[in-house]
Amino acid sequence: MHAVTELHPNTEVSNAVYEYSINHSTPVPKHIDEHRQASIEFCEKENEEANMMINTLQAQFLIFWARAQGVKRVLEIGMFTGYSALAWVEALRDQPEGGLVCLDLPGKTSAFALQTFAKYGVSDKVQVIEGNGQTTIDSLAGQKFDLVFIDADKSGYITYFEKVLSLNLLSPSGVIIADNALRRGLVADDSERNPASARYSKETHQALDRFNKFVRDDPRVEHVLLPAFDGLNFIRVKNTTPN
Ligand SMILES: C[S@@+](CC[C@H](N)C(=O)[O-])C[C@H]1O[C@@H](n2cnc3c(N)ncnc32)[C@H](O)[C@@H]1O
Repeated sequence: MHAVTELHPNTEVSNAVYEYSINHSTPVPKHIDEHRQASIEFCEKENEEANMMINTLQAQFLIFWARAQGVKRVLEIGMFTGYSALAWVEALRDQPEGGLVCLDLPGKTSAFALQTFAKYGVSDKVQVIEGNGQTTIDSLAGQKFDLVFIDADKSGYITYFEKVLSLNLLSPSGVIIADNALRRGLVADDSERNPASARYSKETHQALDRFNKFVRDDPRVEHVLLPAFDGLNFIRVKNTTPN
């Protein structure tokens, strides 16, 4: 067992740390905050779950990280209302050839995201492919992405991972980031000790656990599963070129 110090002793301190971190990091542009609020109102009206969106600090982190990596092309699997998509567009702002492809199911949330991209004048930066991502991803064969963000149906993560590799969608420095890989800690501890075990269905975290193990056992890749946000599994194809 690897012992870790308890960094934040309770939820109040955790929340204070989260707010402090947001306020001491490069802020997201105003329109992204505005869209977060609009998404929350949309979700209330349409009975959707606003907590599907990545949080503000995660948006700040992903923008920073994508820029530091010089990411030009992003594939997002799971767009929802377009909140994280706007973050990717922001990350690509200084990349004239940059672009974002989003896969999601057709419906009200996708329509809302498309309206949002038009409202903020970024429609030319985002290609939305509607349909089941597990099959629409095939249409991307021949394209390369520096970053693939997997944030759609959790039972599909293995398929998305397999397809990204088999279709050869990653650029040489390309990275997959799989979101929610720790699912409220349930993949590590789904006993009664974890209050989330009473709120969430077992199927989802069991699917994510299968995904994490599948990646761990795949000799083609190296990866790190970070206990940040709801768990980010960073994955890259191993460099097989001899030194
Ligand atoms: C967690 S939300 C994405 C949140 C978004 N990345 C954000 O942070 O703003 C998951 C999305 O995956 C989509 N999704 C679920 N199953 C899918 C499938 N089979 N193909 C494509 N998209 C799917 C849902 O419609 C939903 O919009």
